[in-house]
Amino acid sequence: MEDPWQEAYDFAVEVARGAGAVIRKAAESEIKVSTKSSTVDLVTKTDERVEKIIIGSLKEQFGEGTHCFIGEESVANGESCNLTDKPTWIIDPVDGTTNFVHGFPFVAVSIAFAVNKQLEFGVIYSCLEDKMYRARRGKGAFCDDEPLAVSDVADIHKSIIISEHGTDRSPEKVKKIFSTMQKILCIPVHGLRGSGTAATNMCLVASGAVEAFFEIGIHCWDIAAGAVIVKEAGGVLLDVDGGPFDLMSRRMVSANNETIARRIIKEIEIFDSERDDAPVQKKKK
Ligand SMILES: O=P(O)(O)OC[C@@]1(O)O[C@H](CO)C(O)[C@@H]1O
Ligand SMILES: [Mg+2]
Repeated sequence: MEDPWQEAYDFAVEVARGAGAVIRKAAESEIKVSTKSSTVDLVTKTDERVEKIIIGSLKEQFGEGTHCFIGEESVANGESCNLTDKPTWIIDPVDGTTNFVHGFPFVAVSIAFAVNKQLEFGVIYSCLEDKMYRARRGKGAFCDDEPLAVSDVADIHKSIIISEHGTDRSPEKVKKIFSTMQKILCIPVHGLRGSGTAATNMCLVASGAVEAFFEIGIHCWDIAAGAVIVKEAGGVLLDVDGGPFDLMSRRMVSANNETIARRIIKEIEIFDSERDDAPVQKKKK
């Protein structure tokens, strides 16, 4: 078949749009908040409900047996987080749960699809802004119907860089995060930013609004869709140590070009972050 995944791609766009409408509606009512890995790692009934809706729709469309699913809330509830060669959907139903809880206006539905461990497409619906970002491997990236292209800035001094603080507030990690940010700020760069959602941050790289987004501690569901969108918009993805990007490693630099990415990498203070696909019995809570 010439284009085996086009139907799945189109369907993912519609599922993401529907999920975003559910999130927008839920944002109008009172939101009950629980916590997961730490007291600042928030989750709501909407996260769980939206993930069920997304996975339910995909299973109905493509069958349960043939496709696999890695979803943020399913993994939080004990399901496996192993990427195999099978067609696999990687889903963050609400990327930016803290934003959602506080009414900070960046909340995204992130849906990616991988086959043979290769990302085939990514869809990110920034649902409060009503912007649909999407990309298919080899076929370009778009926001709504506009093609996306990364910024052409090659001089780090003329850049805006995004990073986030994460939900692990152990003092030694926070110290490294802030030390890295201080060093990057003092290069100097034009500015440091953060939208509170990795998915949206990657769309900002893809659309040329910022030059780079990097983080240690993200999960595969935060960045899988964004990885396709950044690449298809002409950007690069690297590990924080300068090696190849590894979706399950929980660390990444995404940038408009390799010069900017490698300049940032020089300043990053790396800290340990357990892989998403680490054996479950060894996982620390
Ligand atoms: O839990 P959520 O809302 O899906 O994740 C929100 C998030 O901002 O936290 C991560 C760690 O900082 C991210 O970068 C990620 O996108
Ligand atoms: Mg997330």
